Amino acid sequence: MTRPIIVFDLDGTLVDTAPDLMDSLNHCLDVGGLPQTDAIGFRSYVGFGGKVMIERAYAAQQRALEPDEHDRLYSLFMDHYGVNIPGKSQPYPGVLMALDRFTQAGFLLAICTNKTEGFSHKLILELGLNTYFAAICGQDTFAFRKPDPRHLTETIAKAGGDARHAVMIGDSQTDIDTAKAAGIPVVAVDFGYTERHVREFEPSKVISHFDELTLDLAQRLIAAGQA
Ligand SMILES: O=C(O)COP(=O)(O)O
Ligand SMILES: [Mg+2]
Repeated sequence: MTRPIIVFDLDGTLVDTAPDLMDSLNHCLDVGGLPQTDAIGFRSYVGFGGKVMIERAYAAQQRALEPDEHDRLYSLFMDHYGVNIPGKSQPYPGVLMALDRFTQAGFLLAICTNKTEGFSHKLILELGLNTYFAAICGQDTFAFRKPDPRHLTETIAKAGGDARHAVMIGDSQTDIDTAKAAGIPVVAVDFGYTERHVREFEPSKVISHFDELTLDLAQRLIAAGQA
């Protein structure tokens, strides 16, 4: 029998990493002599990995980056963020129970994130969540990344799942666009990192707590996707 699969985004969905990502981004702004960002700015920079985040944070302060400077700042960011993992980052309320619920029901679980694969593994390991996931695929796992739907479909394949029996859970337009392009139902959490409310991107369902991610909801979305 095909095991259904739930694929989670990481930053802003499974784990609240904003305090640590912001610390590292602010370190990079500091180095360039720029003022620190706040939580609102951060939400408009995150979603496509650290390199894009730095570029956007600099651009927001009218500073274009030469490739060399951009590379140097990115490497500073990676060093600063990497040594600190897991830092202050915590799974969102209800995550552990949801992972247990779906594991016990026979679902496969996986992560599809635009964080690097190495940092994602480290974070999940440090938080004690590594045993739950059949695959953790980052921005550098394949030759493509979200919103390219192949990042999601290849994550599912790597986990041993089937895209026709899958649901994506995410916090951003990137996640919703990716899942839609792959023809996979998508549940959006409304507590993550997005400039505009996730409902505007028309996911299959919006939830405000992981307790709302029930077996019944996942099964219904998968069944509707197959209709
Ligand atoms: O780190 C980012 O920019 C985005 O990461 P995510 O895909 O896990 O949300
Ligand atoms: Mg996210």
